Amino acid sequence: MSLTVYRKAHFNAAHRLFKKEWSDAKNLEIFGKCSNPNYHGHNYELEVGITGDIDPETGFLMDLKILRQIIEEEVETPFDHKNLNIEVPEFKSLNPTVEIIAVVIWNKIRTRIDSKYKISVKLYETPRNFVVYNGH
Ligand SMILES: Nc1nc2c(c(=O)[nH]1)N=C([C@H](O)[C@H](O)COP(=O)(O)OP(=O)(O)OP(=O)(O)O)CN2
Ligand SMILES: [Zn+2]
Repeated sequence: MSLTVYRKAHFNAAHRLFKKEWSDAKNLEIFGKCSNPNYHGHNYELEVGITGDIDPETGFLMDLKILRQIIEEEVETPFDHKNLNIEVPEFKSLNPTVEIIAVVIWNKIRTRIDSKYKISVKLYETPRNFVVYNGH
């Protein structure tokens, strides 16, 4: 019997949508106010889903305490109250759109979860803007 368990988390972070090979004018044209050179912030809301089978012995798919700890170590500690462009190494070379942040989070969590499970990441950048990434 396959099903999915979820853990929610959140972090606050500053960012700027920006491509360094473009001029400020082109960045402004494409990314609008999100390219403000002085940065701006979001309250990101994250949902991580783990899909697999129930262990008949424990009744757990996986222990949600362990998932909570992985999210804390891989996402909350490195991203919360940070400037993503400046302080988070992954975004020195990647534009921190909500799509790309979700892919980065998925890749970080993938390395910590047994390959027998599927992973999904839902990331809200604002209450109305969000993305879902399942690894393909
Ligand atoms: N495909 C994407 N489009 C946009 C992204 C993104 O990451 N991927 N990001 C932004 C901005 O960073 C930000 O998310 C938009 O902020 P804002 O306009 O304030 O947010 P809302 O649309 O939710 O606000 P409204 O009140 O609904 O206008 C832009 N685009
Ligand atoms: Zn933004």
